[in-house]
Amino acid sequence: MNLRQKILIPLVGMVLAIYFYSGKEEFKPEMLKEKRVIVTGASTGIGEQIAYHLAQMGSHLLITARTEARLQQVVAHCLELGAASARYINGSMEDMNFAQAVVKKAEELWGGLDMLILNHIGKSYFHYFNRDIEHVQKLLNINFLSYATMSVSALPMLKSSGGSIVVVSSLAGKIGFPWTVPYSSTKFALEGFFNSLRQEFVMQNINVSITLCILGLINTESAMKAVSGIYPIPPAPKEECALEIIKGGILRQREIYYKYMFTKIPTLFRDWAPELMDYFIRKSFNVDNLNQD
Ligand SMILES: NC(=O)C1=CN([C@@H]2O[C@H](COP(=O)(O)OP(=O)(O)OC[C@H]3O[C@@H](n4cnc5c(N)ncnc54)[C@H](OP(=O)(O)O)[C@@H]3O)[C@@H](O)[C@H]2O)C=CC1
Ligand SMILES: C[C@]12CC(=O)[C@H]3[C@@H](CCC4=CC(=O)CC[C@@]43C)[C@@H]1CC[C@@H]2C(=O)CO
Repeated sequence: MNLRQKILIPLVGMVLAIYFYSGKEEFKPEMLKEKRVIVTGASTGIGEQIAYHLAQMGSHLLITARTEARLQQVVAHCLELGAASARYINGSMEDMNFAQAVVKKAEELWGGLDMLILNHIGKSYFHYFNRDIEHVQKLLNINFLSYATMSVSALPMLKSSGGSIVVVSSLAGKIGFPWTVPYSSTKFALEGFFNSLRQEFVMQNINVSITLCILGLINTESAMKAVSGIYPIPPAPKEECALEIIKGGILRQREIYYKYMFTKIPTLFRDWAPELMDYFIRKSFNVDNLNQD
């Protein structure tokens, strides 16, 4: 290595380090105090844990899902944990009128909104694609179109608060995973819609952040039930996952990867060696244990 390289390389490294790590705000739970937050898909799983973390941080919460009894229990626990307020509205995100009604409810309750956390997903299957296009259409409505609908409805309030849109996605929205054709389609759709929308926000000086959350396998009941015996990779904890999603949103990060090693690294491999990445993903599936019915 000649003298010029000996000087240049550390210099470039230092500049990059300063660029990427300067101005990185440290997360503090008080950042969420009194913040007005909608959390969808909050009757169970990651959404439920997001609601509990926000409650402990003193946010105002509006949570939604279909199952009213579960929402009532989650709201009660949020209030015990210290939420500034906690309310629910139940209904299906297959209905875009309901999706808009959730945002309207937040406007009625608070007169504004600081964070929209889009987390819900419709029921699907973890199996070979069964060629049911109607199911793909239904899942696109629940997992994608309702996210777009809520974001459009919430934008006036988010613009006036300088707020945030948090979109919960999956590694299956970056890389092709078998047995998730309908679900993966909806996650890739989120990537396209919100990455393009973020570009337009920047061009139009709209101060609303968009955070895409790229998740690996998480130990929620529904996921564990689906992968049991056929996908033996250890899952990450839903509680920590939920906290990372909140941190990413309030710090206005472009993307969060959780767990980083199992999501960001595969995404890099996707671009450098796609066939190799596909091979490793296929190898992690126990095809023999898949029930063939
Ligand atoms: N768990 C994992 O391994 C991974 C999860 N993710 C993502 O994390 C997010 C949460 O996943 P997870 O917590 O496992 O999901 P869960 O299945 O545990 O929870 C899904 C939530 O969505 C609600 N929901 C289901 N159908 C509808 C509907 N038609 N309308 C409105 N709400 C509905 C459910 O409540 P109800 O039935 O009462 O309506 C529930 O609150 C999803 O976006 C998922 O893609 C990403 C990668 C991995
Ligand atoms: C589809 C679902 C959630 C996922 O995104 C995972 C999938 C099992 C295989 C996976 C491994 C990963 O490292 C990335 C995530 C994922 C594609 C899960 C099976 C059921 C889960 C579900 O429906 C949502 O809870």
